[in-house]
Amino acid sequence: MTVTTDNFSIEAAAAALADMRATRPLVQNITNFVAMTISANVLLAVGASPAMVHAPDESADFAAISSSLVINIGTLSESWVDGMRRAILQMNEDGKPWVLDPVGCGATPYRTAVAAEFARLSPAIIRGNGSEIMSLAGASGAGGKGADSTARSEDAVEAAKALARETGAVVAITGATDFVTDGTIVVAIEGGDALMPLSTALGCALSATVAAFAAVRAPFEAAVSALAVYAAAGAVAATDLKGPGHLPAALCDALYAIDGATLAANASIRVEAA
Ligand SMILES: Nc1ncnc2c1ncn2[C@@H]1O[C@H](COP(=O)(O)OP(=O)(O)OP(=O)(O)O)[C@@H](O)[C@H]1O
Ligand SMILES: Cc1ncsc1CCO
Ligand SMILES: [Mg+2]
Repeated sequence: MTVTTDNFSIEAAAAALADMRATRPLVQNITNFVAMTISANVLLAVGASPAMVHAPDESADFAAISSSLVINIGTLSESWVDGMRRAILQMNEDGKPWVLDPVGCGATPYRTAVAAEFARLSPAIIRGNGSEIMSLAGASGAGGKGADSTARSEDAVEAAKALARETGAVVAITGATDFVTDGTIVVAIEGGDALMPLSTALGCALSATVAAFAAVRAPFEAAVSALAVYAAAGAVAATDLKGPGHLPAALCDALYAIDGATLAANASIRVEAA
């Protein structure tokens, strides 16, 4: 795909959503224990078909039948990393897209080393919070508070551009404003709600959603479309909630119901730099 600013609009995101739902892609998730159920529910609600398959003995075979893959290092251990590696290599051999969510990158040397190894294995898209992206880009001393970001997404844009250039991946940073870059163009997405970081693993479920869109669009447009859909659904879901407790369920309801008009009314996309 030739990247032009026409690819980044609410209309383009709505069309990507329709194509994704029509395809109902099989998305393989190798994700953390915290995120599994909400990720599967989010994928089902938005219109994809999730499967959580991580064992080293079957992860590559499952990758061979999946449309896309998300690798999330949230609760990693040696055998999980082995399963991840095998699935990644299969996707790369088959030329299919996979998304890296470098949860907690910077928190421990092991986590940072695994994230750095996977970032070098040609992910189509890397999606993380500000602290994770800064750490993965090699900013010294960067790293959040475990899985939570201590940085604003704005402050990670330059790191994201450098990471995109170094890895060839499209890099998405989430926060109050989301940003997506290929190292040259930067697209900002507004929407969501301040309650979202108070409900665990919504970022992880977003990375899974990005993988679903990557099954039907090139990486940059897939990331922007998925983030816009999620931003709009998050804003809708948070309306009338008393706190974060019911947010995951409300988010699934909003993702299930979202259409072009709701998307346009609750999220915006702007091209910041080209
Ligand atoms: N202050 C905020 N206002 C609006 N939306 C927000 C805010 N903070 C986060 N979000 C949204 O929440 C979603 C998850 O992003 P976040 O940056 O919290 O992920 P994360 O830190 O990786 O989460 P987790 O690791 O718990 O899965 C994104 O859609 C993002 O736009
Ligand atoms: C809380 C938490 N700890 C490890 S993974 C995870 C889910 C959010 O990333
Ligand atoms: Mg996260």
